[in-house]
Amino acid sequence: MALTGELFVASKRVSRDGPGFKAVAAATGTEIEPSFSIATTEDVETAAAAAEAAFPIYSGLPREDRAKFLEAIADEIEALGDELVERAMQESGLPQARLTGERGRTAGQLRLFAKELRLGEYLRARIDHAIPDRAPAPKPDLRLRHVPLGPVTVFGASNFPLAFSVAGGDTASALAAGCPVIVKGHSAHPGTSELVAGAITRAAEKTGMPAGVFSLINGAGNTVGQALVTDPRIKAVGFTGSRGGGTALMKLAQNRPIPIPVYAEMSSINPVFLLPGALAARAEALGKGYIASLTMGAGQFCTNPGLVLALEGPDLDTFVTSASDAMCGAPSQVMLTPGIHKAYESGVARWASAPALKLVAKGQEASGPTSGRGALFTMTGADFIADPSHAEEVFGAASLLVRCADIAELQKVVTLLEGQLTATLHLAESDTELARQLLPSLERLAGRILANGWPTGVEVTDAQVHGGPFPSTSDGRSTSVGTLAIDRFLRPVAYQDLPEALLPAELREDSSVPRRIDGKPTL
Ligand SMILES: NC(=O)C1=CN([C@@H]2O[C@H](COP(=O)(O)OP(=O)(O)OC[C@H]3O[C@@H](n4cnc5c(N)ncnc54)[C@H](O)[C@@H]3O)[C@@H](O)[C@H]2O)C=CC1
Ligand SMILES: O=C(O)CCC(=O)C(=O)O
Repeated sequence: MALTGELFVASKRVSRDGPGFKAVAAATGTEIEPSFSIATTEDVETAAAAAEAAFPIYSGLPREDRAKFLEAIADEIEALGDELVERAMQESGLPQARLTGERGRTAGQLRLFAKELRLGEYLRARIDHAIPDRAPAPKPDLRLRHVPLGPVTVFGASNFPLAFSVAGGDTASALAAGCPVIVKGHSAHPGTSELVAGAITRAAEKTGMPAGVFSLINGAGNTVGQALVTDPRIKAVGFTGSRGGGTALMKLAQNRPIPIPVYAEMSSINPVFLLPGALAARAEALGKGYIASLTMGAGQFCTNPGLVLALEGPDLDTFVTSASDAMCGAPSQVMLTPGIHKAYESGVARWASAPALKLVAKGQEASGPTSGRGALFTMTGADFIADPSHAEEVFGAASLLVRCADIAELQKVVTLLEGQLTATLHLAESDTELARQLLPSLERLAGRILANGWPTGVEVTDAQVHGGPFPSTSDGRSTSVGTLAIDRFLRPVAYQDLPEALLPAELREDSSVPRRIDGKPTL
């Protein structure tokens, strides 16, 4: 399928004259064909108006129809075959196996949300029957369900061109909730975005969805994104990217005459705690596992282990030696964009010039102009406490090991950390008591707590939380991965004393969706 460089405005392909932009091959930094249209103000207006018009139709469809739409998107993405993976490889520099896996995850999460729709539990329906003869006052009939917010804008992420982009988790959960979606495509992978947008549009046609259910808008710079976030018809925003970008969008959304929620996933360094029993038992293996997780995908995961905390001692020395050896053997890897590569290099240079930090190992020499070379630094707990700013995310395969003098110092370091997506404990049975002491602080710190694993690679399931306190996300009460992600795009409505004929199907007496009725769950 030849790429055309067109936008998808209300499911229609649209081409714009005037200066466009081209994708840049991640490995070489050179431009690749074709040129992509930049959306005009009119395109944003058309997409927003169509999304607004589609909302009552789309949100009012039976859940089964929306489930079929999501499944059709998954089928159409798979039907794109190798072309999708090949274009994504060229644009992102990510390897084939990773992108093939990401395509599977993208299709899988669309199908998971289809299942969620059929189950209906996400509506959290509740019925409290009336008690007309209750004294001193009668009790009304009250019924509750969750309804979609309205049109949603999704910002595609650079680091997951499929699973967190045009048909990624934010789009899947918003469409499942009943919200039309306007995607602001990431300029790092416009060809990949066009292919996926074509798949969504075909799925919408085949399943009879209203045209405004989906648009893909591209723009160079921030103008198009800002226009979408401030458009009064947009009711929520999903974003994965930089802290600067996420907080700018949060401010814009808050300053609207009618503010809206922004669900932004931003920076996280994912502290890993090596407890003494685990270090004594397997320091060498832990060193290898750490570098494998850190360097995966050139370290361009928001879940990558950017900070390690452990107690001083010979076992920690063994760990550092093993990690350093593994790092020295780690090949450099192409990074997503020249800009992300440059930001990584300057982050590593900042750490290298900080007197409190010591560079203990570097990965192999860069093999190309945009290849990132891994880097491992250490510092003492005392120095970290004196200046916790070193914990700022360096996006890429660089990590900082903090060597703490004792448990009190380690616990002090924890209190100085910002909100995180994950916190990981490596522990042996002898560490149980220390782990128990740490757990309350970790619950305050992070959205996911792991034992004896590595944080990269987020399983898409019902019980997943990919979120966490600020700045890992803008709203730690939510997740962007797993079926609970649908909650971000819903709000509760209670119906008091409505006649049965006016009630939504899920709140009528005969509905089979799981509900809580008069205090008793029917699940
Ligand atoms: N923690 C994480 O998961 C990730 C972090 N990053 C960080 O972001 C840096 C840059 O990477 P990008 O992916 O390009 O992220 P970015 O935040 O610069 O851009 C993401 C998207 O948001 C838009 N955007 C950014 N600032 C905006 C503003 N003020 N107004 C309107 N729209 C705006 C961009 O046009 C783009 O579509 C990386 O070097 C890395 O530090 C990037 C990807 C994932
Ligand atoms: O580790 C993963 O699978 C997801 C990571 C992620 O959400 C990100 O890097 O933006």
